[in-house]
Amino acid sequence: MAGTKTRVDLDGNTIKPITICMIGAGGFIGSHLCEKLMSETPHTVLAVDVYNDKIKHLLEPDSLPWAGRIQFHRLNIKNDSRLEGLIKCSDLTINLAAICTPADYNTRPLDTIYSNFIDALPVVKYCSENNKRLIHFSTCEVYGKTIGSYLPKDSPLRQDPAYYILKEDTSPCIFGSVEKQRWSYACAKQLIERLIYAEGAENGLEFTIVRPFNWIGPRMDFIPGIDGPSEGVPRVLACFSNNLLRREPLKLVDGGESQRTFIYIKDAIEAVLLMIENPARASGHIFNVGNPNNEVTVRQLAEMMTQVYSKVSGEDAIETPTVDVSSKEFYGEGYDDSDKRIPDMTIINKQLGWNPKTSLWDLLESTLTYQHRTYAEAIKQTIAKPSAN
Ligand SMILES: NC(=O)c1ccc[n+]([C@@H]2O[C@H](COP(=O)([O-])OP(=O)(O)OC[C@H]3O[C@@H](n4cnc5c(N)ncnc54)[C@H](O)[C@@H]3O)[C@@H](O)[C@H]2O)c1
Ligand SMILES: O=C(O)[C@H]1O[C@H](OP(=O)(O)OP(=O)(O)OC[C@H]2O[C@@H](n3ccc(=O)[nH]c3=O)[C@H](O)[C@@H]2O)[C@H](O)[C@@H](O)[C@@H]1O
Repeated sequence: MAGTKTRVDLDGNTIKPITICMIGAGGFIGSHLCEKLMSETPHTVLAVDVYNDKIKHLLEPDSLPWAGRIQFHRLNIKNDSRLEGLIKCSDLTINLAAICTPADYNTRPLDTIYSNFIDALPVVKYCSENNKRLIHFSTCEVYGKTIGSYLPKDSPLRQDPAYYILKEDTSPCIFGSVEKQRWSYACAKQLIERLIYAEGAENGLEFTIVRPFNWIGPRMDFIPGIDGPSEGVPRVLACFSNNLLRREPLKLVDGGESQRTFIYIKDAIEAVLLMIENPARASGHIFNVGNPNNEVTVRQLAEMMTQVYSKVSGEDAIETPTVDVSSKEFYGEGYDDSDKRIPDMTIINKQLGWNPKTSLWDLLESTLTYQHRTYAEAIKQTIAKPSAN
């Protein structure tokens, strides 16, 4: 059983059970991390969030094998004095709380900056003052655009990895102008990274910074009109899932030419667990966590999701599976985009010996099977409703 098995770290030392204050535990990544910690480790989690729908299955009933090792604390870190106490009584704090959907960056830039910078400040301060370890979730968006994107379209240098591979310790952070409010998120995340790094350098804060590269899987975001607002715009996996479930064309923003590398959430969580349980190898580092082998354009992602969804749902694809839409129409004024995101894996390989495993096809197959099972019936009912009236 998870709670009794002796676990050893990468250097062969016995891992002692610890208490983790996980802020943002009720979100997509938090829910998978809580699941992993409950089922495979003896650690205790103080799960902090304003919502707990995605971890309800871990909290109830009391007969669950990990009962007593996870406690939910409903609190908003913006304004709750209980936060410091929770950090003080934990060995490690993991901060996942953020506004992190691109549709918000240019339409709610103040909320985005406050959430990703100002609200994270007390967390860093409490960890530093109380000598507590911190794992902070940043983003691959801190790299912004690639150097190659500024070269002429036909430049052969665009094929040279030196112009596009993103390395933690050498790549620059290239954002658009201030009018392009898309970068409010990346800029706030960059500043909190710099603050954490400086707390490490000047005050000895023991930290690890994680830069996720498009982690996707079940429970990501919401399906508009089902478990989120009808007018809400989630990240691309949920947008395309929603379109497929409703048998609507998938919307390709500005032609779907941007490139991304997608990683299966379960592979990425393995990397986070290694960071948690190997502090000597993880502390003081910034880690890219992504899958460089799963690169596609957004158009290719749409095509693959359409094929996979046909397979898992047993329904033929619609006649016109995609439609082009301008970024201004889709996201509004001030949107801009990262052109290409391939993580360099040298540091995480060296420190933690970690590599992702799951191909894009396989991760989409398991994720879209989940989406179909979870939402298809509810969508059918909402579509049927207006005609019944
Ligand atoms: N999913 C990805 O691929 C990805 C990529 C890059 C960076 N990240 C970063 O990882 C972190 C988690 O991402 P996610 O995909 O799980 O997002 P998510 O939105 O699913 O989870 C964030 C959680 O934080 C909570 N939260 C936000 N503000 C809060 C507050 N003031 N008080 C208490 N709780 C609050 C939310 O309720 C939510 O449950 C974020 O910091 C995000 O920027 C994620
Ligand atoms: O996941 C990450 O690593 C980071 O990147 C995401 O940013 P982005 O990849 O741009 O967000 P998505 O909403 O997933 O969009 C991916 C691409 O698909 C496009 N898109 C999105 C939705 C849609 O319906 N159609 C469409 O073409 C977007 O324009 C963008 O080019 C978010 O900023 C964060 O969650 C996170 O920090």
